Amino acid sequence: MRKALTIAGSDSGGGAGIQADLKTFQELEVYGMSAITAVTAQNTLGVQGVYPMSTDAVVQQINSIANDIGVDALKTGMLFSADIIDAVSQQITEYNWRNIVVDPVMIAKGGASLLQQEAIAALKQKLIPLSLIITPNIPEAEVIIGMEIKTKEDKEAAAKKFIELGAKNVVIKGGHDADPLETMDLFFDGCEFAYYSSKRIDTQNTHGTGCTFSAAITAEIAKGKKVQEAVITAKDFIQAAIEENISLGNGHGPTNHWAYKKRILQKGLFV
Ligand SMILES: Nc1ncnc2c1ncn2[C@@H]1O[C@H](COP(=O)(O)OP(=O)(O)O)[C@@H](O)[C@H]1O
Ligand SMILES: Cc1ncc(COP(=O)(O)OP(=O)(O)O)c(N)n1
Repeated sequence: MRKALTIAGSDSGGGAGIQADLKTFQELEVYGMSAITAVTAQNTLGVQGVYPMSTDAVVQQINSIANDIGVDALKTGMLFSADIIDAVSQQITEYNWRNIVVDPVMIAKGGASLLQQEAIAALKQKLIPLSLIITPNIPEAEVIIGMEIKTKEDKEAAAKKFIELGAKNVVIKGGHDADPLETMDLFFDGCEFAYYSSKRIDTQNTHGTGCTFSAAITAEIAKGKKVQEAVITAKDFIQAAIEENISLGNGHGPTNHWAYKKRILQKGLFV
């Protein structure tokens, strides 16, 4: 069984964070493990509280996994502080892990900060250079690269800057694109650009889309897929999950992690 680790925050509402990651790992048939960086009190309306773990607690969780079970691929989500980013980057280097998916989570949908301002430098200097792929949304890419992203050309220029920062591949996600009809994710491997577009689903139930997308990439990489193929599967996974979104609570409901596998099983194609 292939094994995937998420180093991320807990979302009590179950739509984003480690809960979304572990559900995605399960649906894609990899064994899921977690190192929790922070506990959030959260629901479909927003984040009501953020309770960071100590850096020691994060380090120990990762050591426990590394020293016994092992990791085929890992993703990072909400890392909250520069200290946690420094420690996690050091462990990735010590354990010589290569299949690293960095989802540079900064702000939750309701506006709550999930990454301290002073941690952005550590993200750029320590973690991004270790990433096999980084998956920013447009606002995250704008903050990290320091430029406005409005056009296709802007997206391509920003993607090049991520490669200059040391990422081996990048996807700039299109959920925040202005286009009301489609979402366009840009993939760049340092050589060629590829666009993966899909019909934009008109729903407010998009809580956890970024987490789910990066977790699906991680699962596919853990199973041995090439990065670009993993991105293509992740795009199909998130599209199905948004199309069959779940109306829960009174705000932004979650996506449906069962949808992709259900469709594949219906076609008799799951591998
Ligand atoms: N309304 C939507 N319809 C279809 N796909 C979407 C929609 N919103 C986001 N996506 C897709 O979900 C994935 C996550 O994107 P995004 O929402 O930009 O990330 P984040 O949750 O980090 O802000 C991307 O593949 C994006 O294209
Ligand atoms: C604990 C936790 N981690 C990450 C996020 C952000 O998730 P994301 O997939 O970007 O979805 P939205 O917050 O935009 O719905 C989170 N909210 N909580």
